[in-house]
Amino acid sequence: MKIEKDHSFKARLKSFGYAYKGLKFLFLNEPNAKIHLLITIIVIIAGFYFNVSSIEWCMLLLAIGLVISAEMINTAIEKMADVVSPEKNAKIGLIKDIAAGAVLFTVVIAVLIGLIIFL
Ligand SMILES: Nc1ncnc2c1ncn2[C@@H]1O[C@H](COP(=O)(O)OP(=O)(O)OP(=O)(O)O)[C@@H](O)[C@H]1O
Repeated sequence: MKIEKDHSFKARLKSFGYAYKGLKFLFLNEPNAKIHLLITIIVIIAGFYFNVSSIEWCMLLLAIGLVISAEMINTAIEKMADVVSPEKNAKIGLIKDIAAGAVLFTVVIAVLIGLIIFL
């Protein structure tokens, strides 16, 4: 089966808009994402203040990207789980716990990177 896809520039621009909508939703509605955004701003200010090197900037930006991407995927999984099974379900609970664990893992790595660079 062949699925027709719109390859036009306008269609690509539209998908960009949908992705922006997702980002906006995250930072306006998810408390954890707001905290991550605040920490990101603090890290960027600290990066300028301590005049970190290019390679250190790359590591910090990678860590920030990792945490925020994980947060977004976690939120998407949570929203999907709530649609698939709005009632209590042990498996859904475990799926949400694993997705949240992924975010925690990225946060621990980001904190370690921050400590290595700033301390
Ligand atoms: N439908 C469900 N069935 C069973 N357990 C659930 C269910 N929904 C949530 N839980 C349990 O509650 C926890 C929190 O789920 P919830 O969807 O409320 O996330 P949250 O507290 O909003 O997370 P975050 O703060 O990361 O946005 C889950 O990790 C899971 O352990």
